[in-house]
Amino acid sequence: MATTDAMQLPPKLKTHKQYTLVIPLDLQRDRVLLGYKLRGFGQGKYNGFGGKVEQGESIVAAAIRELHEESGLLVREPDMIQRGALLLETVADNSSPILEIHVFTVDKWEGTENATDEMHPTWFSLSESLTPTSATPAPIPTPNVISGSLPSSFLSTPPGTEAHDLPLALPLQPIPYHQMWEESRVWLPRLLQNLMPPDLVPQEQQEEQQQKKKRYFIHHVQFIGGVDRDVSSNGEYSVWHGMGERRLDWVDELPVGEWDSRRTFGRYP
Ligand SMILES: Nc1ncnc2c1[nH]c(=O)n2[C@H]1C[C@H](O)[C@@H](COP(=O)(O)OP(=O)(O)OP(=O)(O)O)O1
Repeated sequence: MATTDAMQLPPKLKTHKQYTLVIPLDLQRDRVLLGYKLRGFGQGKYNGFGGKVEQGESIVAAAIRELHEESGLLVREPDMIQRGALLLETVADNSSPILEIHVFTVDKWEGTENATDEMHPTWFSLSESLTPTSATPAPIPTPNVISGSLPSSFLSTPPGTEAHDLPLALPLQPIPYHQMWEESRVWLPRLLQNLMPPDLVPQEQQEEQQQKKKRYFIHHVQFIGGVDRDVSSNGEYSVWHGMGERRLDWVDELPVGEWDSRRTFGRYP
């Protein structure tokens, strides 16, 4: 559906539930940090770090808190850079709220990434992740990582070599988009492309990159339920799965905290 068609949509009378999602970027070392969810909602997926905005909490404060709880990284508020928002709507029922997920990147923090019993932080190559591929699956962290030892899937250790003898500068894998929430493979590569110098962006994406000089993205997805049509296997059923209509737009102003049941999607700035 073209963006102009999206603007004709009728008002949505659904409530919004606010979430945050933070993606740490280490531009100097060309890497991006994601967490592998070891338990709870989203278990078995890689994602940025985030969660629900609690009552009375600002979106940015929630983003800082969740990032710290899940990764150990501590970021000061001025160093949080909002990049956009996801609006995830299930059309499987009329009562579920729209998930309004505020996406930030950070490139300055204190502390180092730590595994918790909920999330296992893992670095991926930034420049190798500008297009979603269904490349080799990323290793699945197991709880033994939490106690400090690397699982064998992380390193192939030459015979006679202990894991701790190996240099740490192993080539990083591309982001495993097919081990993330379905909508990530739409917005995340586009966001990363937007942050890269143009000469590093693949030729076929350069024209699109030129068009989106605007500051924020808004990605609206209507989930139809069932298995994502882009995934041929390993799909799992949830009302939040199965991407239907989706739109991604770049805007100069993000109506942070202003969306509620009275706003229409047709009023995207
Ligand atoms: N498609 C989809 N559905 C649900 N959540 C997400 C997506 N895509 C996403 O990127 N996300 C994000 C949004 C949040 O960052 C997390 C979900 O947060 P959740 O674990 O429910 O919130 P917490 O506050 O951490 O919950 P508790 O575990 O503490 O109850 O995924």
